[in-house]
Amino acid sequence: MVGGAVRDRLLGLPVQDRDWVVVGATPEAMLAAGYTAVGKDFPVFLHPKTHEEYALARTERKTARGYHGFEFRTAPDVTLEQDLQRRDLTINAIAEDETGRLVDPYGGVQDLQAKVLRHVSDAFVEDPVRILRLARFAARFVDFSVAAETLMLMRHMVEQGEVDALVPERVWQELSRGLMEARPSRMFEVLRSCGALVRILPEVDRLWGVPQRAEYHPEVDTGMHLMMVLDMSARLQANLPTRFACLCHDLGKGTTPEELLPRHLGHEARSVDLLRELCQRLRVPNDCRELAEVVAREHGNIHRSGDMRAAALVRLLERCDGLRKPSRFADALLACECDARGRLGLEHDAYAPRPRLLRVLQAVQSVPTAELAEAAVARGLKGPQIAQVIHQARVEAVATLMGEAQELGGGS
Ligand SMILES: Nc1ncnc2c1ncn2[C@@H]1O[C@H](COP(=O)(O)OP(=O)(O)OP(=O)(O)O)[C@@H](O)[C@H]1O
Repeated sequence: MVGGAVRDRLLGLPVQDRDWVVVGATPEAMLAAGYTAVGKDFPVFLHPKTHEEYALARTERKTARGYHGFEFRTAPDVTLEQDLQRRDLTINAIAEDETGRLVDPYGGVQDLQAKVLRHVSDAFVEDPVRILRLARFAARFVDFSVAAETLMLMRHMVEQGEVDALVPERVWQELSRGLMEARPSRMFEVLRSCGALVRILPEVDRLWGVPQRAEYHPEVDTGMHLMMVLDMSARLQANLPTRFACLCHDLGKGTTPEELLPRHLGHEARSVDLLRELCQRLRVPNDCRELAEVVAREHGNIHRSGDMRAAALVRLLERCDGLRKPSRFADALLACECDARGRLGLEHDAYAPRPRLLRVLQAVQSVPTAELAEAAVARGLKGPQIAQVIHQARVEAVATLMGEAQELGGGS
């Protein structure tokens, strides 16, 4: 048994997937023993009963940058030590045999005890995605530090342009997994400290050093605010689209013209443009992109919605497409809560717009649109007029909820 399962068991954590490495076998022998091959060229086989993954011990040889073209040399004479040497981190390069004896030639147990993320060998440079993996593990094992020599090696790899060669799918896979860890900010700290962030996400890297208005943002620096927002999203157990929306909500602050600082007039629209580019570049899934667009565009309005009258609230809901996508709207509100509470000293403040706008949504949902439309058709009204009747009924429902009915003429 090898990798995450051994590591997690030693850490006293629940073991998710067990991976096995097989020494001294050939693909033919595995097939003959009833295992099924996974993929075409990949030396991994599924156990006939448990369906766990058994990988033939392998060494890798790099043929192209960015991992599109590794050769796996698997031969019966490839040893367990050779296989472990090409794993990413020492804590992921511990194996355990059938009797429970640990095989740990690279000091993984010691690094687990010392809480250090350290590369196994010089082979680390063969696959630049290992930099992102390390950053992701830093976000999970929050009290682990990065070994100085590993950080140096990662800096060297970045300077050599290794990270630029990564294919977008692999970058997104690691980033998205890192966003879902306990403290996503640590992934970004590690990526910044080795210089990888500016290569992968220049629009995020740019936010450090950008001032904000101190009366709203005691943490002042935009990058620091962003990190607090992301960690708040983890604390509130937000899903991936919500965490991604948090990551992108203020991108436009990185391109605010100097003369406007520390205010960021118009940053919402600039954020939307930047995040679209980012999503295209990294092939970000649509659900993440769509929510991020709503949050980037509307977060200021949602924060200020406490001052809005019924008609403005309904328009806000319509712009967010909240009726057609109520759960996405709820996610947008959660992202806004993370934004509001991702500020120094305000972490424990209640965020009133979220429950209020959820009630607004409910009130609007309760409007019987089909019946209204039918009645309007019977009165001979046409398309835009029918839409106006429905809109008005929604405004009235919200006005009643907000106690504005009187001002609107008794809610009639
Ligand atoms: N790109 C890589 N370079 C080197 N070793 C890798 C790489 N990807 C995976 N590994 C090795 O394979 C093992 C299993 O990989 P996997 O992606 O399942 O992560 P894991 O360590 O099990 O953590 P997780 O809990 O996130 O699944 C790792 O522990 C590591 O030993």
